[in-house]
Amino acid sequence: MAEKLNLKKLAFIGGGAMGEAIIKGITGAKLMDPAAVYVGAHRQERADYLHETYGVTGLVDNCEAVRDADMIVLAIKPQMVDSVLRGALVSAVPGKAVILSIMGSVTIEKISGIFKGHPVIRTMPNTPLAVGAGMTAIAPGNGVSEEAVKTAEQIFGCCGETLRIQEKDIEAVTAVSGCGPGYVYVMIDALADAGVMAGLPRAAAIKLAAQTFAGSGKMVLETGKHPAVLRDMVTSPGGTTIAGIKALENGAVRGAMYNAVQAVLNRSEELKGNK
Ligand SMILES: NC(=O)C1=CN([C@@H]2O[C@H](COP(=O)(O)OP(=O)(O)OC[C@H]3O[C@@H](n4cnc5c(N)ncnc54)[C@H](O)[C@@H]3O)[C@@H](O)[C@H]2O)C=CC1
Ligand SMILES: O=C(O)[C@@H]1CCC=N1
Repeated sequence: MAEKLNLKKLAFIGGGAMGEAIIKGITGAKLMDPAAVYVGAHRQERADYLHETYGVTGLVDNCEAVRDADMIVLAIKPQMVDSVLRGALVSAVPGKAVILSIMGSVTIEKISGIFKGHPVIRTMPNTPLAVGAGMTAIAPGNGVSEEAVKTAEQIFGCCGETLRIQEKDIEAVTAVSGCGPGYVYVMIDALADAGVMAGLPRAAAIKLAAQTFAGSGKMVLETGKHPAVLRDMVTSPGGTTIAGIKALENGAVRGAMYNAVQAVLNRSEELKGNK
């Protein structure tokens, strides 16, 4: 059984898609008593849903959610920061509480300017967390204890893999693994569409495409081989795969990937107000 979190109370501000995925992981792995997980979920029906589904304490009042908490997960949208994280809510946060942000494009400097004197850990998870296959990068700010970082690793480690990084790399991480599931779903959908064009039933085409992505990712992770080596193993000289790869290269699939990552980096700067 997973080691319990060394927290008396864990609070969330925001219980949307990502907040829920993390809550599902924590409660599923029994990392702490669900009743000691408090979620400020903004809307009563959402608070009730989270309580009924996971046993957590769902609230509309963020101040009540954070009171006496040892760690506070910021899981609202970046655009909500200035309107939500202020006034009475900031005052209700206990002096020693660790702030754990999953928000894209919101810097540790910005968060530290709101929650003055608090240790801040910035992270970038991704949606496959919801099925225990997430990838979360963890960037601790200055003065964060090793114990707090380990707690963050436990929280995200119960629903996927974790990687410690420096904050300077987090926008690149966002562009690769944070947004990456979006790119992969587009590619699965496209491959499935192409399968339908070739005569396969839709459901079969989606299963074939999705399992191919999942299995190929697993091969990279488990063999430790460079993706190009694994690609060569599928590609017989003069065979069928190389004909397909040539068509993909003609479609500039690699260039599209560079462009996608650059577009996310640009958008992150815009959201940070730097452009
Ligand atoms: N969706 C993704 O793939 C990823 C998202 N993130 C980050 O996670 C954060 C949350 O994203 P999602 O969960 O996808 O968004 P979401 O829209 O599903 O969740 C945001 C939640 O905040 C709630 N909310 C609105 N006003 C509030 C208030 N005053 N107090 C408390 N809660 C309030 C909304 O009702 C909603 O449930 C964002 O900052 C995003 O950048 C990070 C990694 C991946
Ligand atoms: O699209 C977004 O803003 C978030 C950040 C990483 C993935 N989704």
